[in-house]
Amino acid sequence: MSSFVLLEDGTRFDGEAVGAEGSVTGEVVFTTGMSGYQESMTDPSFARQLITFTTAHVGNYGVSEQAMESDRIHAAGAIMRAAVDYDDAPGAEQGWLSWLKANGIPGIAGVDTRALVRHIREAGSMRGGIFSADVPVSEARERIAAEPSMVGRDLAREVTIAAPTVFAGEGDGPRIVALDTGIKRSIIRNFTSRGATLEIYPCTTPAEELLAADPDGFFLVPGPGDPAALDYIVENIRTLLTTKPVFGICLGHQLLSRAAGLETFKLPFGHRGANHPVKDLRTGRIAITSQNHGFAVAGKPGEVIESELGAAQLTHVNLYDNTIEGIRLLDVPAGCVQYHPEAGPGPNDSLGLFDEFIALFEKAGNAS
Ligand SMILES: NC(=O)CC[C@H](N)C(=O)O
Repeated sequence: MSSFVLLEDGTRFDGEAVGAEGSVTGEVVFTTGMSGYQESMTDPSFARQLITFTTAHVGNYGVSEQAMESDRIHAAGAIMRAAVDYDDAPGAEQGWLSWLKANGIPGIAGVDTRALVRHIREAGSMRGGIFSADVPVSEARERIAAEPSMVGRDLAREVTIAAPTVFAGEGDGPRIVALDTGIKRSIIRNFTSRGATLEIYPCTTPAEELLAADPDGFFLVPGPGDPAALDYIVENIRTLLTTKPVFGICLGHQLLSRAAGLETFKLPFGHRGANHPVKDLRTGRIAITSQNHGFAVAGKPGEVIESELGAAQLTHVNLYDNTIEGIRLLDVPAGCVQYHPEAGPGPNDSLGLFDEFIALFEKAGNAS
């Protein structure tokens, strides 16, 4: 059956319906990773987004439980050049297209994804949809117009855990409290396998309750939506920062930066993929990193600013477009990175950051 992608500016791409039947709207974004399609689809940060895969062939190695980044698919749909349903790869438990279908997620294949990506690179990420061929274009336009813009959208509330949950470490490492704005399993694994215990709280939990848990440190995790819509979390972070070490990844980086008084803004088409070079300006070291974000922190790479939380240094820079990819607070033990050290999916260059976080939390624990 044929189907089509329509963007809010009227641009249309035709293809063939795969996965579940039906139509869906969201923000159309693209990712350049050559593998990790299942991790991306189940990453809560992709909520309400339609992922265009620039890699030419998706589904080659099927899907499996161990590649899940959460308990379900969060992306709204998949846009592909070619897609296969192989389930005979070692480790495959199901075919990619059967899995999309079983989970009610529409996809489209046979799309000229190069043209689509070039269009988004020029015109910016925008709302759009995947529609069955029988949906009139006028109706498709109306459905796209009804989709809220990503700017100003609080999606952390939609994906956060319902009640506090503990993931016990494989050892007696520090106790870390994480505010769940959209955590990934690879982050949980990286802490627990290093002996740390992670206690995850709903993102709406008041600061007093988080402080009452009395952990060795707080962790701010990734998540979907606009960081500027999450002032209730930013206020909590300001309170937490006066007490214990705080580290953050991606949305967590954006929220910690906002707590320090920095602004965030929407990037034209975001950074999504597995090969983004990031330089730590303190050491000159460059890591190839996994990325998945549409917003960024504003500021000059290397700059030290006076913030409400003391001095803050903008320590990391993305070498593709010079945007900020990490900050360190100089007067309190806190810092964050915009990229994904958990590497799910992506390169392992930055895994050592988890050792750094844990060492700091351990030090804080020993001091108290
Ligand atoms: N992976 C993330 O945490 C994404 C953060 C934020 N939603 C953005 O798009 O920039």
